[in-house]
Amino acid sequence: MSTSKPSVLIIGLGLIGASFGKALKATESARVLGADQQVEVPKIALDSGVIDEVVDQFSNLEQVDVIVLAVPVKAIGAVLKQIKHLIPRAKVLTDVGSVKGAVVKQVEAELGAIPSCFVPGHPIAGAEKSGVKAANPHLFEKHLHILTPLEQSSADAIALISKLWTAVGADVVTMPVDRHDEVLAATSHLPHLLAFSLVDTLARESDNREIFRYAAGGFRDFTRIAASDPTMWHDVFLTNQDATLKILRKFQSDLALLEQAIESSDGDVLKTVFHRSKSARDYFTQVLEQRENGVAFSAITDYTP
Ligand SMILES: NC(=O)C1=CN([C@@H]2O[C@H](COP(=O)(O)OP(=O)(O)OC[C@H]3O[C@@H](n4cnc5c(N)ncnc54)[C@H](O)[C@@H]3O)[C@@H](O)[C@H]2O)C=CC1
Ligand SMILES: O=C(O)C(=O)Cc1ccc(O)cc1
Repeated sequence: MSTSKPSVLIIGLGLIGASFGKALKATESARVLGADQQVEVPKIALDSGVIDEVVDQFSNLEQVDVIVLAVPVKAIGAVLKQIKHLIPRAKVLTDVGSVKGAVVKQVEAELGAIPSCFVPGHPIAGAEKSGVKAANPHLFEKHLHILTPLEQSSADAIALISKLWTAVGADVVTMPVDRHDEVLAATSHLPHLLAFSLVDTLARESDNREIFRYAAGGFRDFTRIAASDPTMWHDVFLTNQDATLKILRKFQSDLALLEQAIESSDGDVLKTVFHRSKSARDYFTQVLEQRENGVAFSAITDYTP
Protein backbone atom coordinates (compact mmCIF):
# COMPACT_ATOMS: atom_id res chain seq x y z
CA MET A 1 0.00 0.00 0.00
CA SER A 2 1.32 3.47 -0.90
CA THR A 3 2.31 5.77 1.98
CA SER A 4 1.07 8.99 0.31
CA LYS A 5 -2.31 10.32 1.44
CA PRO A 6 -5.23 8.69 -0.38
CA SER A 7 -7.78 10.86 -2.19
CA VAL A 8 -11.22 10.32 -0.66
CA LEU A 9 -14.38 11.41 -2.49
CA ILE A 10 -17.33 11.86 -0.12
CA ILE A 11 -20.72 12.02 -1.82
CA GLY A 12 -23.34 13.46 0.54
CA LEU A 13 -21.91 16.14 2.81
CA GLY A 14 -24.46 15.90 5.62
CA LEU A 15 -23.86 15.04 9.27
CA ILE A 16 -21.96 11.81 8.60
CA GLY A 17 -20.18 12.64 5.32
CA ALA A 18 -19.08 16.07 6.52
CA SER A 19 -18.00 14.78 9.95
CA PHE A 20 -15.89 12.07 8.28
CA GLY A 21 -14.37 14.63 5.88
CA LYS A 22 -13.55 17.05 8.69
CA ALA A 23 -12.00 14.26 10.77
CA LEU A 24 -9.92 12.94 7.84
CA LYS A 25 -8.60 16.44 7.22
CA ALA A 26 -7.98 17.17 10.91
CA THR A 27 -5.93 13.97 11.25
CA GLU A 28 -4.20 14.60 7.90
CA SER A 29 -5.23 11.13 6.79
CA ALA A 30 -6.52 11.97 3.32
CA ARG A 31 -7.06 14.57 0.65
CA VAL A 32 -10.83 15.05 0.74
CA LEU A 33 -13.04 15.79 -2.25
CA GLY A 34 -16.75 16.36 -1.77
CA ALA A 35 -20.02 16.47 -3.69
CA ASP A 36 -23.66 16.95 -2.75
CA GLN A 37 -26.90 17.27 -4.66
CA GLN A 38 -27.68 20.56 -2.87
CA VAL A 39 -25.54 23.05 -4.79
CA GLU A 40 -24.72 25.31 -1.83
CA VAL A 41 -23.49 22.47 0.41
CA PRO A 42 -20.02 21.69 -1.08
CA LYS A 43 -19.11 25.40 -0.91
CA ILE A 44 -20.08 25.51 2.80
CA ALA A 45 -18.05 22.32 3.29
CA LEU A 46 -15.01 23.88 1.62
CA ASP A 47 -15.27 27.08 3.69
CA SER A 48 -15.69 25.19 6.96
CA GLY A 49 -12.72 22.82 6.61
CA VAL A 50 -14.72 19.70 5.72
CA ILE A 51 -13.20 19.13 2.27
CA ASP A 52 -10.17 20.24 0.25
CA GLU A 53 -11.92 20.37 -3.11
CA VAL A 54 -15.45 20.67 -4.50
CA VAL A 55 -16.51 18.15 -7.15
CA ASP A 56 -19.41 19.54 -9.16
CA GLN A 57 -19.17 17.27 -12.20
CA PHE A 58 -18.37 13.58 -11.69
CA SER A 59 -17.73 13.30 -15.43
CA ASN A 60 -14.69 15.62 -15.05
CA LEU A 61 -13.09 13.35 -12.45
CA GLU A 62 -10.80 10.57 -13.61
CA GLN A 63 -9.63 8.86 -10.48
CA VAL A 64 -10.10 8.79 -6.72
CA ASP A 65 -8.73 6.20 -4.32
CA VAL A 66 -11.70 5.92 -1.98
CA ILE A 67 -15.38 6.65 -2.67
CA VAL A 68 -17.68 7.12 0.33
CA LEU A 69 -21.43 7.12 -0.27
CA ALA A 70 -22.89 9.18 2.60
CA VAL A 71 -26.43 9.70 1.34
CA PRO A 72 -29.77 8.29 2.59
CA VAL A 73 -29.98 4.54 1.91
CA LYS A 74 -32.51 4.74 -0.93
CA ALA A 75 -30.37 7.33 -2.79
CA ILE A 76 -27.38 4.98 -3.21
CA GLY A 77 -28.53 3.58 -6.59
CA ALA A 78 -28.99 7.05 -8.12
CA VAL A 79 -25.50 8.09 -6.99
CA LEU A 80 -23.92 4.90 -8.36
CA LYS A 81 -25.39 5.66 -11.81
CA GLN A 82 -23.39 8.90 -11.86
CA ILE A 83 -20.05 7.51 -10.67
CA LYS A 84 -19.84 4.15 -12.44
CA HIS A 85 -16.80 5.26 -14.45
CA LEU A 86 -14.78 5.91 -11.25
CA ILE A 87 -15.26 2.47 -9.72
CA PRO A 88 -12.88 0.32 -11.83
CA ARG A 89 -9.93 2.51 -10.78
CA ALA A 90 -10.95 3.04 -7.14
CA LYS A 91 -9.24 1.12 -4.32
CA VAL A 92 -12.32 1.33 -2.10
CA LEU A 93 -16.04 1.87 -2.57
CA THR A 94 -17.83 2.12 0.76
CA ASP A 95 -20.94 3.65 2.34
CA VAL A 96 -22.18 4.70 5.78
CA GLY A 97 -25.82 3.63 5.49
CA SER A 98 -27.76 2.50 8.56
CA VAL A 99 -28.99 -0.57 6.64
CA LYS A 100 -26.58 -2.86 4.81
CA GLY A 101 -28.58 -5.46 2.83
CA ALA A 102 -30.37 -2.79 0.78
CA VAL A 103 -27.09 -1.05 -0.04
CA VAL A 104 -25.53 -4.31 -1.26
CA LYS A 105 -28.60 -4.95 -3.46
CA GLN A 106 -28.36 -1.49 -5.05
CA VAL A 107 -24.63 -1.94 -5.76
CA GLU A 108 -25.31 -5.32 -7.39
CA ALA A 109 -28.23 -3.92 -9.42
CA GLU A 110 -26.38 -0.84 -10.65
CA LEU A 111 -22.96 -2.39 -11.30
CA GLY A 112 -24.10 -5.85 -12.40
CA ALA A 113 -21.77 -7.50 -9.87
CA ILE A 114 -20.06 -6.68 -6.58
CA PRO A 115 -16.66 -5.11 -7.29
CA SER A 116 -13.71 -6.25 -5.14
CA CYS A 117 -13.21 -2.67 -3.92
CA PHE A 118 -16.67 -2.63 -2.28
CA VAL A 119 -16.72 -2.84 1.53
CA PRO A 120 -20.06 -1.78 3.08
CA GLY A 121 -19.79 0.15 6.35
CA HIS A 122 -21.80 1.81 9.12
CA PRO A 123 -20.51 4.18 11.81
CA ILE A 124 -22.35 3.57 15.08
CA ALA A 125 -22.18 7.24 15.90
CA GLY A 126 -24.47 10.04 14.96
CA ALA A 127 -26.97 12.51 16.27
CA GLU A 128 -30.48 13.83 15.80
CA LYS A 129 -28.90 16.72 13.86
CA SER A 130 -28.35 16.64 10.14
CA GLY A 131 -26.69 18.65 7.39
CA VAL A 132 -23.22 19.99 6.70
CA LYS A 133 -23.38 22.58 9.49
CA ALA A 134 -23.68 19.80 12.09
CA ALA A 135 -20.24 18.38 11.08
CA ASN A 136 -18.23 17.22 14.10
CA PRO A 137 -14.70 15.88 13.57
CA HIS A 138 -14.81 14.06 16.93
CA LEU A 139 -18.10 12.26 16.20
CA PHE A 140 -16.52 8.86 15.58
CA GLU A 141 -13.96 8.82 18.40
CA LYS A 142 -14.36 5.76 20.66
CA HIS A 143 -17.38 4.65 18.62
CA LEU A 144 -17.74 1.45 16.67
CA HIS A 145 -17.51 1.39 12.91
CA ILE A 146 -19.07 -1.80 11.56
CA LEU A 147 -17.74 -3.15 8.28
CA THR A 148 -19.77 -5.90 6.60
CA PRO A 149 -17.25 -7.22 4.03
CA LEU A 150 -18.62 -9.47 1.28
CA GLU A 151 -16.90 -12.53 -0.14
CA GLN A 152 -15.88 -10.37 -3.12
CA SER A 153 -14.31 -7.63 -0.92
CA SER A 154 -10.53 -7.63 -1.32
CA ALA A 155 -8.19 -7.73 1.68
CA ASP A 156 -6.53 -4.50 0.45
CA ALA A 157 -9.86 -2.66 0.29
CA ILE A 158 -10.79 -3.83 3.80
CA ALA A 159 -7.36 -2.79 5.13
CA LEU A 160 -7.48 0.69 3.58
CA ILE A 161 -11.00 1.56 4.75
CA SER A 162 -10.26 0.15 8.24
CA LYS A 163 -7.16 2.36 8.39
CA LEU A 164 -9.15 5.50 7.55
CA TRP A 165 -11.89 4.86 10.14
CA THR A 166 -9.26 3.98 12.75
CA ALA A 167 -7.47 7.25 11.94
CA VAL A 168 -10.59 9.23 12.89
CA GLY A 169 -10.82 7.41 16.23
CA ALA A 170 -13.30 4.63 15.49
CA ASP A 171 -13.04 1.04 16.73
CA VAL A 172 -13.51 -1.06 13.55
CA VAL A 173 -15.38 -4.36 13.83
CA THR A 174 -16.78 -6.71 11.20
CA MET A 175 -20.13 -8.48 10.96
CA PRO A 176 -22.17 -10.31 8.28
CA VAL A 177 -24.70 -8.12 6.43
CA ASP A 178 -27.84 -9.96 7.67
CA ARG A 179 -26.66 -10.00 11.26
CA HIS A 180 -25.97 -6.26 11.05
CA ASP A 181 -29.49 -5.50 9.86
CA GLU A 182 -31.03 -7.64 12.60
CA VAL A 183 -28.91 -6.20 15.42
CA LEU A 184 -29.38 -2.60 14.30
CA ALA A 185 -33.14 -3.09 13.88
CA ALA A 186 -33.24 -3.86 17.60
CA THR A 187 -30.69 -1.42 18.98
CA SER A 188 -31.24 1.62 16.76
CA HIS A 189 -34.19 1.36 14.37
CA LEU A 190 -36.82 0.28 16.94
CA PRO A 191 -35.83 2.97 19.49
CA HIS A 192 -36.10 5.65 16.80
CA LEU A 193 -39.54 4.36 15.77
CA LEU A 194 -40.75 4.44 19.38
CA ALA A 195 -39.45 7.98 19.89
CA PHE A 196 -41.12 9.23 16.67
CA SER A 197 -44.37 7.53 17.65
CA LEU A 198 -44.45 8.74 21.28
CA VAL A 199 -43.72 12.37 20.42
CA ASP A 200 -46.31 12.29 17.63
CA THR A 201 -48.96 10.79 19.93
CA LEU A 202 -48.37 13.41 22.62
CA ALA A 203 -48.15 16.28 20.13
CA ARG A 204 -51.61 15.38 18.81
CA GLU A 205 -53.19 15.46 22.30
CA SER A 206 -55.41 18.52 22.69
CA ASP A 207 -53.56 19.63 25.85
CA ASN A 208 -50.12 19.22 24.20
CA ARG A 209 -48.92 22.61 25.50
CA GLU A 210 -49.26 21.38 29.08
CA ILE A 211 -47.67 18.04 28.24
CA PHE A 212 -44.56 19.62 26.74
CA ARG A 213 -44.36 22.37 29.38
CA TYR A 214 -44.32 19.92 32.28
CA ALA A 215 -42.28 17.19 30.62
CA ALA A 216 -39.38 16.07 32.81
CA GLY A 217 -35.86 14.86 31.97
CA GLY A 218 -37.04 11.35 31.18
CA PHE A 219 -39.14 12.65 28.32
CA ARG A 220 -36.17 14.62 26.96
CA ASP A 221 -33.81 11.62 27.22
CA PHE A 222 -36.29 9.24 25.66
CA THR A 223 -37.40 11.48 22.82
CA ARG A 224 -34.24 13.38 21.72
CA ILE A 225 -33.92 11.12 18.70
CA ALA A 226 -37.46 12.03 17.50
CA ALA A 227 -35.83 15.16 16.01
CA SER A 228 -33.80 12.95 13.61
CA ASP A 229 -34.01 13.44 9.86
CA PRO A 230 -37.36 12.17 8.42
CA THR A 231 -35.98 11.23 4.97
CA MET A 232 -33.12 9.23 6.41
CA TRP A 233 -35.44 7.28 8.74
CA HIS A 234 -38.12 6.78 6.08
CA ASP A 235 -35.38 5.06 4.03
CA VAL A 236 -34.22 2.94 6.99
CA PHE A 237 -37.67 1.49 7.72
CA LEU A 238 -38.52 0.87 4.08
CA THR A 239 -35.23 -0.93 3.43
CA ASN A 240 -35.04 -2.97 6.65
CA GLN A 241 -38.67 -4.05 6.79
CA ASP A 242 -38.31 -7.70 7.85
CA ALA A 243 -35.92 -7.13 10.73
CA THR A 244 -37.71 -4.04 12.06
CA LEU A 245 -41.14 -5.70 11.85
CA LYS A 246 -39.84 -8.77 13.68
CA ILE A 247 -38.52 -6.83 16.67
CA LEU A 248 -41.44 -4.35 16.61
CA ARG A 249 -43.92 -7.23 16.91
CA LYS A 250 -41.96 -8.73 19.79
CA PHE A 251 -41.97 -5.36 21.53
CA GLN A 252 -45.72 -4.91 20.93
CA SER A 253 -46.41 -8.26 22.55
CA ASP A 254 -44.21 -7.46 25.57
CA LEU A 255 -45.88 -4.05 25.88
CA ALA A 256 -49.28 -5.75 25.83
CA LEU A 257 -48.18 -7.84 28.85
CA LEU A 258 -47.42 -4.63 30.75
CA GLU A 259 -50.78 -3.21 29.68
CA GLN A 260 -52.52 -6.30 31.10
CA ALA A 261 -50.46 -6.13 34.30
CA ILE A 262 -51.51 -2.50 34.89
CA GLU A 263 -55.14 -3.31 34.10
CA SER A 264 -55.21 -6.27 36.50
CA SER A 265 -53.08 -4.50 39.16
CA ASP A 266 -50.43 -7.23 38.85
CA GLY A 267 -47.53 -5.54 40.62
CA ASP A 268 -45.36 -8.66 40.52
CA VAL A 269 -45.25 -8.65 36.72
CA LEU A 270 -44.43 -4.94 36.69
CA LYS A 271 -41.65 -5.34 39.26
CA THR A 272 -40.16 -8.37 37.50
CA VAL A 273 -39.97 -6.51 34.19
CA PHE A 274 -38.66 -3.30 35.79
CA HIS A 275 -35.95 -5.15 37.79
CA ARG A 276 -34.84 -7.09 34.72
CA SER A 277 -34.76 -3.91 32.69
CA LYS A 278 -32.87 -1.97 35.36
CA SER A 279 -30.19 -4.63 35.57
CA ALA A 280 -29.79 -4.65 31.76
CA ARG A 281 -29.51 -0.85 31.70
CA ASP A 282 -26.95 -0.95 34.57
CA TYR A 283 -24.88 -3.37 32.49
CA PHE A 284 -25.20 -1.05 29.47
CA THR A 285 -23.92 1.86 31.61
CA GLN A 286 -20.83 -0.25 32.44
CA VAL A 287 -20.30 -0.98 28.74
CA LEU A 288 -20.48 2.75 27.96
CA GLU A 289 -17.95 3.48 30.74
CA GLN A 290 -15.61 0.76 29.50
CA ARG A 291 -15.79 2.15 25.99
CA GLU A 292 -15.19 5.70 27.27
CA ASN A 293 -12.07 4.36 29.05
CA GLY A 294 -10.78 2.87 25.81
CA VAL A 295 -11.56 -0.82 26.53
CA ALA A 296 -11.58 -2.67 23.19
CA PHE A 297 -14.94 -3.91 21.90
CA SER A 298 -13.72 -7.53 22.03
CA ALA A 299 -12.73 -7.22 25.73
CA ILE A 300 -16.15 -6.07 26.98
CA THR A 301 -17.75 -8.61 29.33
CA ASP A 302 -20.95 -10.38 28.29
CA TYR A 303 -24.33 -9.83 29.95
CA THR A 304 -26.32 -12.67 31.44
CA PRO A 305 -29.90 -11.69 32.35
N1 LIG B 1 -27.62 10.64 11.21
C1 LIG B 1 -27.02 9.69 11.86
O1 LIG B 1 -26.98 9.73 13.10
C2 LIG B 1 -26.42 8.54 11.12
C3 LIG B 1 -26.66 8.34 9.76
N2 LIG B 1 -26.10 7.27 9.12
C4 LIG B 1 -26.34 7.08 7.68
O2 LIG B 1 -25.56 8.03 7.00
C5 LIG B 1 -26.18 8.42 5.78
C6 LIG B 1 -26.26 9.93 5.74
O3 LIG B 1 -26.98 10.40 6.85
P1 LIG B 1 -26.77 11.87 7.44
O4 LIG B 1 -25.41 12.35 7.16
O5 LIG B 1 -27.29 11.85 8.81
O6 LIG B 1 -27.82 12.65 6.52
P2 LIG B 1 -27.90 14.20 6.19
O7 LIG B 1 -29.32 14.47 5.86
O8 LIG B 1 -27.25 15.02 7.25
O9 LIG B 1 -27.01 14.32 4.87
C7 LIG B 1 -27.29 13.65 3.67
C8 LIG B 1 -26.67 14.49 2.55
O10 LIG B 1 -26.78 13.73 1.35
C9 LIG B 1 -27.16 14.61 0.31
N3 LIG B 1 -27.79 13.81 -0.73
C10 LIG B 1 -28.99 13.18 -0.71
N4 LIG B 1 -29.23 12.54 -1.87
C11 LIG B 1 -28.14 12.77 -2.65
C12 LIG B 1 -27.79 12.39 -3.97
N5 LIG B 1 -28.59 11.63 -4.72
N6 LIG B 1 -26.59 12.82 -4.46
C13 LIG B 1 -25.76 13.59 -3.72
N7 LIG B 1 -26.06 14.00 -2.46
C14 LIG B 1 -27.23 13.59 -1.94
C15 LIG B 1 -28.09 15.60 0.98
O11 LIG B 1 -28.18 16.80 0.21
C16 LIG B 1 -27.40 15.81 2.34
O12 LIG B 1 -26.47 16.87 2.30
C17 LIG B 1 -27.53 7.73 5.76
O13 LIG B 1 -27.48 6.62 4.90
C18 LIG B 1 -27.76 7.28 7.19
O14 LIG B 1 -28.51 6.09 7.25
C19 LIG B 1 -25.24 6.41 9.74
C20 LIG B 1 -24.95 6.58 11.07
C21 LIG B 1 -25.54 7.64 11.86
O1 LIG C 1 -28.49 10.04 17.88
C1 LIG C 1 -28.36 8.88 18.30
O2 LIG C 1 -28.41 8.64 19.51
C2 LIG C 1 -28.17 7.77 17.37
O3 LIG C 1 -28.60 6.68 17.63
C3 LIG C 1 -27.39 8.05 16.15
C4 LIG C 1 -27.41 7.02 15.09
C5 LIG C 1 -28.42 7.03 14.16
C6 LIG C 1 -28.42 6.12 13.13
C7 LIG C 1 -27.41 5.19 13.03
O4 LIG C 1 -27.43 4.34 12.00
C8 LIG C 1 -26.39 5.15 13.94
C9 LIG C 1 -26.39 6.08 14.98
